[in-house]
Amino acid sequence: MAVYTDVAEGELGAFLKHYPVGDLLSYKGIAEGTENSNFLLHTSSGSYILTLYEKRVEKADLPFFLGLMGHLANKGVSCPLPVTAHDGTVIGTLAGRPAVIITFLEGLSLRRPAATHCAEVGKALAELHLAGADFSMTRPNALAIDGWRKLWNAARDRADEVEPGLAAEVDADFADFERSWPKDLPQGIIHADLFPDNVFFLGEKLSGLIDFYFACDDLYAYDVATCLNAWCFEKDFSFNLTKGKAMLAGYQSVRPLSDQEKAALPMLARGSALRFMLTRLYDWLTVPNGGLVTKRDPTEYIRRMRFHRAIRSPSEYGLA
Ligand SMILES: Nc1ncnc2c1ncn2[C@@H]1O[C@H](COP(=O)(O)OP(=O)(O)O)[C@@H](O)[C@H]1O
Ligand SMILES: N[C@@H](CCOP(=O)(O)O)C(=O)O
Repeated sequence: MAVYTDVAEGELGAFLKHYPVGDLLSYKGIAEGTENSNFLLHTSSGSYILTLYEKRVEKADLPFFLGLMGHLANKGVSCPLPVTAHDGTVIGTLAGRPAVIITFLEGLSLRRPAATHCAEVGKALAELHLAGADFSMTRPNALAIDGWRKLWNAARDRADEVEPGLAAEVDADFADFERSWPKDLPQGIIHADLFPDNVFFLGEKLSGLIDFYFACDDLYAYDVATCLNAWCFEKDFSFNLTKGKAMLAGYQSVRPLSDQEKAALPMLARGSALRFMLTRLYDWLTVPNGGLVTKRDPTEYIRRMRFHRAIRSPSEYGLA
């Protein structure tokens, strides 16, 4: 569960008076999520999500994230819309944190996605890439190699507590990434965290995308690699080729990958696995146990890093 900051009913009621959302009927902390504190609000005009921004979100980046949601929604991507206050602002302050109200999206995230869902996600990811192409704001990826390095510097000394030998393994990976990370591939706005918990389905149909708080400018194929990691591995850490094929076919039905992007997939998937391993490892070692936060297991992504290191051809992901 991710509720880092508690909100008292009185202060929430007063906060909501600034927004055209009606009167507060009830609210509760949301169990899912990792990064921010989220609350489900029921008001006399409907349901909303209240987000209080926490550890990894810089307040200066909020106009980018919120502007992006508005831009994508205008282009037909189903995603939440920030609610504008009576004074024309979108970002308020509640319980000492930057706070925003966004519209509620109907749908359920999937615990066990099938290949058909992976195809839908691939297609939606490519649509997001095309829809973001004319967004006017930019944001460099704070979790690109330099950002990974900062996390690693903070966690390296205790890494072997989590997995013996991890420090040496990741040091060697960094040397590879710093030497050979692809640079000249198509890039633009990416979601950067399109995991199953951030995609809603109604029945078999994808109904919406949420959680744009890692979105940034980076390689489109890196976003594809992140989705392969997040959607196409089974609980036993085996890669499901049928899901990989479905995801890549779905993506390419909207935006075909170039030969250079295809060739870079193993390196990008390895880097993406390292990125998620590192945020998980950092949190594993620094966020206190208990309370209202469920920490994610870094070892799941160590397994993926090893899988990608052994890949010899991008066809092993299901590319024709
Ligand atoms: N717009 C929305 N509509 C419906 N539910 C939402 C919406 N935004 C967030 N949620 C719910 O809140 C949870 C946490 O949101 P998320 O943005 O993933 O948080 P975090 O950034 O902390 O990971 C989601 O898993 C979902 O259950
Ligand atoms: N997807 C990341 C954690 C970020 O959490 P989210 O709830 O914002 O998706 C991971 O799995 O490590």
